[in-house]
Amino acid sequence: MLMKKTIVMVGLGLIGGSLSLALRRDTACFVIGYDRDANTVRTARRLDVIDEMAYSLAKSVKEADYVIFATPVNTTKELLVQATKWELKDSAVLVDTGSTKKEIVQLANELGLPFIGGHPMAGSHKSGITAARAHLFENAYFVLCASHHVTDQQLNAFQELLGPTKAKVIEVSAEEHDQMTAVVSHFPHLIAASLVHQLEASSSGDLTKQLAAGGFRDTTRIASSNPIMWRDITLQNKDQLLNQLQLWMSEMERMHQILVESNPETIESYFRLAKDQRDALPIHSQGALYSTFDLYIDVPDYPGVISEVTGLLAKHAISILNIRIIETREDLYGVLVISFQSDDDRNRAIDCIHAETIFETYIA
Ligand SMILES: NC(=O)c1ccc[n+]([C@@H]2O[C@H](COP(=O)([O-])OP(=O)(O)OC[C@H]3O[C@@H](n4cnc5c(N)ncnc54)[C@H](O)[C@@H]3O)[C@@H](O)[C@H]2O)c1
Ligand SMILES: O=C(O)C(=O)C[C@]1(C(=O)O)C=C[C@@H](O)C=C1
Repeated sequence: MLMKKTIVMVGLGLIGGSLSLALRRDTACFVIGYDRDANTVRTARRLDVIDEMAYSLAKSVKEADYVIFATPVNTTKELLVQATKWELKDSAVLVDTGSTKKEIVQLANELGLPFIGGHPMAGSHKSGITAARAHLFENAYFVLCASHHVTDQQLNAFQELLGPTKAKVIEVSAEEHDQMTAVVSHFPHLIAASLVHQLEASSSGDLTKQLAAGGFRDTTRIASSNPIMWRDITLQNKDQLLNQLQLWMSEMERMHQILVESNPETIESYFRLAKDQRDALPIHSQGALYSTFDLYIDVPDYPGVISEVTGLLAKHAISILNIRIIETREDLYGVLVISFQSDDDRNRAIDCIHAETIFETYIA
């Protein structure tokens, strides 16, 4: 019989909660949850995110096969120092989920800990246990960075453990990781936050903010993320961020020139090249290029039709991310677009809509 693996999850927010839910899809995992906020631990148990609550971290880790830190990255460094005093099993492995890797892996090396740096490239601007979802990591990259004190066998075993997350596991060095994430995740966050500050500085009244529609909202969504998490990321990846900022200032200088020259062809080609390059980026279901799973439903235009569809999905416990109508003309069919977080949810929605209504569905 397969031995159950005991996992102590430290930090039960968006990532710790989601990882616990995902790993517990595999019945061979038993998750003991710990958070510095006792209410969060109770909520995690009540929502069945964890199997058991940890009252004392130092005691719970004695039983652990894996201790996973899903805490802000500077807190993770403090916890690694504490971990040197823990009584761990000989075979126990420590892992983290932090957005930066270089300083954390370096510290684990210095402390001689059996550590694997981990970073699921999926997330959200939401934080906390109530935002946790089992399918958060599906199809997303899960980056691993080995430390000096783990064996290939331990690395492979952890990759296997991640199976139920349905993430794509890749291994890179901690330095490469921080360089790449600075470009596609950390620096964009600085830009999003700075655009929000620029709006504040440029708008004299509420009307400008009212006009902030799709474009502004899309480009600044991530500015709503947890400031403590981003404070720590910025501090740990400062050097790479300074490089990116330098490049950004040169790019803005180029943009300034283009505007001053006002040559329509140059302006068009600047945007065309950006469009072509953006359109050619690989699309993942999660991560830096977050895309949802949309389902189009032709519905007749009568009152209550939307609640009929959403009620049906609720009855089958299928969560929806977003809902919108893209076309409504009187006496004609409207098109209801419902976004789901996974392909699985969308397929279940198609099945129940077809079984219980006469509405046509299609995927664009
Ligand atoms: N949010 C994202 O999109 C995302 C994606 C990938 C990785 N990450 C990384 O994952 C980690 C967790 O991020 P999150 O989004 O889940 O944050 P979160 O704010 O949702 O959760 C963090 C949790 O850690 C707890 N915590 C803080 N200090 C603690 C301590 N000393 N001991 C125990 N618990 C403590 C908090 O109470 C909170 O419940 C961070 O390192 C972050 O960089 C975040
Ligand atoms: O989608 C979002 O809200 C995110 O910010 C997720 C995102 C990212 O930049 O892609 C943010 C930080 C994490 O380390 C990993 C993922």
